[in-house]
Amino acid sequence: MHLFVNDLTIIDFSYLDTKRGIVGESWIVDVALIGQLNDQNMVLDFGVVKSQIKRIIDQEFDHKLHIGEDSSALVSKIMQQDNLNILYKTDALEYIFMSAPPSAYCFLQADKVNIDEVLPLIRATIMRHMPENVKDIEITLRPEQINQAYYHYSHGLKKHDGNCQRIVHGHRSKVTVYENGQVSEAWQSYWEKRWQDIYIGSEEDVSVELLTEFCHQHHLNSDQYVGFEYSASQGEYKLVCPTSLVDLIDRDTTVECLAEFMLEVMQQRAPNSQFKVMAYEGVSKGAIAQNN
Ligand SMILES: Nc1nc2c(c(=O)[nH]1)N=C([C@H](O)[C@H](O)COP(=O)(O)OP(=O)(O)OP(=O)(O)O)CN2
Repeated sequence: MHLFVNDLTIIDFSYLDTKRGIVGESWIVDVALIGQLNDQNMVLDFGVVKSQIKRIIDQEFDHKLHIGEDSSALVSKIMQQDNLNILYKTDALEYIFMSAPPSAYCFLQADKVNIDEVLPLIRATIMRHMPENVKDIEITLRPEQINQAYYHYSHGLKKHDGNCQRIVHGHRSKVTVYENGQVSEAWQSYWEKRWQDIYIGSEEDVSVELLTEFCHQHHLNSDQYVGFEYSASQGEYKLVCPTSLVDLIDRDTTVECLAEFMLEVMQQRAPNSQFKVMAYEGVSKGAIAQNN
């Protein structure tokens, strides 16, 4: 017997890629359990599927930075006090450094991060928690079908008391912009280009001290990098990455703030237009900002 639950959850995460740098991604998760009926004549109670399996996926894969551990791009991975520090080198010979509690990472025994590499790990992780009558589990990971502009962004919300505080987690998000009541393909593609594979950082988290120390240690030009640092309830977070991967904004990076930021940018450039922007955060949720 097969039992299925589609749209069980969404994995919102980021991964490191030698070509693209820091990539925010959102995958929708469908599951099918294969097994015999239990005493309740069920393969597994839908309530358990929705709570337990979703919890496992959230704990192990969601809101994390995924890294292919077998890649030679991963230069180092070192525990320092409570934090795990990683150093990654892109094909452009640029460095990405992150320091965060170990729970902010997911390491794959693979060269790169993609659906084919993540699937077996999710399957094996869930199977360890399944009752005996469940013999196998099929997982589907799929990006949302989007027929319009979208971008991949990563960020961290230091004021969030949950996992969104992790300094590098991200989303694949569509964006809809109306200018004077009409969908504006031009503005949508402006944001698609501006925020393709971007780290959106807040000015108040910029740390010159961290940048200076990091660049000194690795003999790098500090003009070409930016450092971010903050403390949150789960620990201390640091990130240094090339400025080419970053859009620095003068506010927090909640989706509400991003929608307001987008509105302000468009208003400055087209002061006589009326705008409405629907900024998504991953799949099926987001914020709307509009002027009068
Ligand atoms: N009003 C807002 N709430 C939250 C925001 C935000 O910008 N505005 N942002 C976040 C985080 O950035 C987070 O990445 C959103 O993740 P989400 O998947 O929605 O959170 P959960 O994992 O808790 O939800 P699931 O349904 O389990 O995926 C949080 N809140």
